[in-house]
Amino acid sequence: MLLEVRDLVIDYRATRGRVRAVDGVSFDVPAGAVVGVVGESGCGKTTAVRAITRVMPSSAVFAGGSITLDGVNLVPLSEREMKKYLWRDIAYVPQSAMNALDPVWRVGRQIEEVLVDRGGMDRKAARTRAEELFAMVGLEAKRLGDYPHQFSGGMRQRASIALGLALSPKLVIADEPVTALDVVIQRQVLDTFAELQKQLNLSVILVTHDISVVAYVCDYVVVMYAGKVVESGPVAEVLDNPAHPYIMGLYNAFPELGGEDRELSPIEGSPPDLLDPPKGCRFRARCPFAIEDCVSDPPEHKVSAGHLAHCHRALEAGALRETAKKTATWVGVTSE
Ligand SMILES: Nc1ncnc2c1ncn2[C@@H]1O[C@H](COP(=O)(O)OP(=O)(O)OP(=O)(O)O)[C@@H](O)[C@H]1O
Repeated sequence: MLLEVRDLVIDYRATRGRVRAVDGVSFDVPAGAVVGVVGESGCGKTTAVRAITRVMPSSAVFAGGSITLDGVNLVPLSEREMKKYLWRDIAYVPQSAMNALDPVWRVGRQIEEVLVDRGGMDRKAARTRAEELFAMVGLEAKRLGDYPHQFSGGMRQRASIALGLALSPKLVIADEPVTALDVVIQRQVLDTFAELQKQLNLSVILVTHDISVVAYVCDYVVVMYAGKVVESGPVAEVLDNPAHPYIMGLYNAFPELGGEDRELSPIEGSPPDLLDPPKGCRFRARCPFAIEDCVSDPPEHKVSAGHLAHCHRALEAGALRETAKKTATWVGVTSE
């Protein structure tokens, strides 16, 4: 296993108190696999994956768990030791391409800086490598001389992927890589990304709120809700046979990328405030299938090999799925 995240707990010290943004999260990233981390905004996805890179705000605190890359637990490492892993072993492609690219520098120059400063290359080799990286992501070499604002959104995203791949990392963490783009461009960028992933045998963690992006490119999925993993496993298994109502609801809420039109319905309400999360199942206030038992912590249910779900009603999932397909099921549910 390339990466093993176990019982990870991350708090933020906020003025209102301590916010437990990641609360006992475990998942694996096999070598050469694409793992999607999916959930609505505020469920702790970004916090969980940034913990792997250690690029975190100073208010963030590791409150428990381990992050093991190739047998090394990264959590106890100092920031200096951790720097050795960034770019070379782990690359982070941030939420907005504008965050990855500095607006005042030419794009090519930014890629070359990483190659020279972090990769120890000379200028000439760095230039050649930057051209190679641009070709890999489908950009013309002459555009290396442009500033980020001269690029379209899709091109900027391609450039920030090129930057992430500069030093041939084993693990790429891409945070909402296509969210800001329109659907046609999303598909094009995802297609390029998926081709590169196969060609380079990259391991990828792809963070998204969009379950259709997971269906399109991921091998495994980790579904987060309010700081916890509610369901995880191989994509085909989890998306075809979800055992947690949250995934059943997410499926209704997003159109399929390139799929047929179908009636969509959002999950009403929003995730709970993590300063004071509800006891028991955190999804219960928005769940059409909530029962009295849901006020206690949901048990872990093994649906099939590698497919886990945390729901009191996981054994009835087949029947719940049928009801969940009717969009009316999701109307007027919110109880808090
Ligand atoms: N710097 C911070 N200080 C305090 N709380 C924070 C901070 N950053 C995030 N949080 C809180 O931690 C929780 C998880 O946020 P996080 O950004 O990890 O979620 P997310 O699922 O990635 O959402 P998004 O897609 O919007 O980034 C939220 O409740 C958020 O308000």
